[in-house]
Amino acid sequence: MASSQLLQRHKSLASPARSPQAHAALLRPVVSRHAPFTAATWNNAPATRISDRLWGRRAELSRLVLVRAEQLDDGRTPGHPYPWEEDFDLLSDKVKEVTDELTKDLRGCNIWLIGMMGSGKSTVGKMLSNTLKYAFFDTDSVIELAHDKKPVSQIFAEEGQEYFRNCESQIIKELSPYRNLVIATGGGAVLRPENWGYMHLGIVCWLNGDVDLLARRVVRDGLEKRPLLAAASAADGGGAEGGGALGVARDKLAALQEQRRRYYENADVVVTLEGYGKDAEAGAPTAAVMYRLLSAINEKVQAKKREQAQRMNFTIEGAEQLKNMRTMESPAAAAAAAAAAQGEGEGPAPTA
Ligand SMILES: Nc1ncnc2c1ncn2[C@@H]1O[C@H](COP(=O)(O)OP(=O)(O)O)[C@@H](O)[C@H]1O
Ligand SMILES: O=C(O)C1=C[C@@H](OP(=O)(O)O)[C@@H](O)[C@H](O)C1
Repeated sequence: MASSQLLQRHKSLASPARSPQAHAALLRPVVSRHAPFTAATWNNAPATRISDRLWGRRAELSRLVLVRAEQLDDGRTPGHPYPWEEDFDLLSDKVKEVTDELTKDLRGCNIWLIGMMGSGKSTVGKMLSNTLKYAFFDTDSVIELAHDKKPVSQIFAEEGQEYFRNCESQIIKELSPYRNLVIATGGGAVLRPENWGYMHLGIVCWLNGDVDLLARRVVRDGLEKRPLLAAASAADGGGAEGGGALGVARDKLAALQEQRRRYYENADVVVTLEGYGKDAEAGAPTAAVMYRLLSAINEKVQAKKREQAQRMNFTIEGAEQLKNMRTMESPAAAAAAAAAAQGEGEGPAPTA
């Protein structure tokens, strides 16, 4: 039923002048406390006489219909570039479809996630690894585990950034020969060229987000977890000057992103974190980001497959003659064999 018809029905229901009988005729479906009220409930339910008790609940029922009508009318964002992201069932179907195609051709190739702090590398990486049935590694967590679970911020404070970057490079190097891995790197892993040599053995994916979005996320997480931001915040007196913690985080992230953009741009795949409609502020939901990632990786893999097929599609000049070729002994070998045979027939050589 079209939303406008639903809305029309709602308006009729809400009319106080109607008798219980007339009202019952209008209210076709049984509205159950247990079953969720959906358009299918409305369309498929058998005609049922509404009891007087339900008549007393008409205001509540009318509200239910109105809520549904509003969802249909306003729930979808006009001009949404990825409209399936607003329909969970459709999104799940699309995830399954692309995963099936991708897993056939990915052949265990590692997926490296790069991007600024707060871009969701760890969060989306875990989901991606579950979907692809890959193992998941987060380089920050591996470093922490290797240091008796000392947080990254403490390692930065006690050992310095250079030491941390050495640990990061070591882990990237050690993980790269394995297969079937999703690896979330730290935001600064892109800075060292040697890391790229290892990451490019797999597919490198950049989660590209706007600094305002990233700042909101890292502030919500607590700046103390990210030493580069905590240092900027401390230098600013904890965000006392200017726009508070959010302003400090935003400025620092903007400066870092500016420096790092040329490195991030080396990624094989770029996925935007932009959200639309109700997600404009929070960014695309994790399931949507994961689908964007899967489909971008799949596009890359399928393009590579086509390129390889194209390269195999060559003809060998004179290939027809190959079919009629046969092997022949060389004349010299034939003569040697004949001489040997003759020698054998003459019996043993006389002894002196
Ligand atoms: N798509 C998303 N929508 C909303 N919040 C997200 C999304 N992705 C990540 N987050 C949240 O943002 C914060 C940073 O995510 P995280 O995965 O730790 O980023 P990174 O590993 O890139 O630093 C976390 O609090 C996480 O829950
Ligand atoms: O951008 C960076 O230089 C850093 C990002 C952090 O990882 P996340 O990107 O997972 O926050 C962590 O590696 C360290 O604090 C340094």
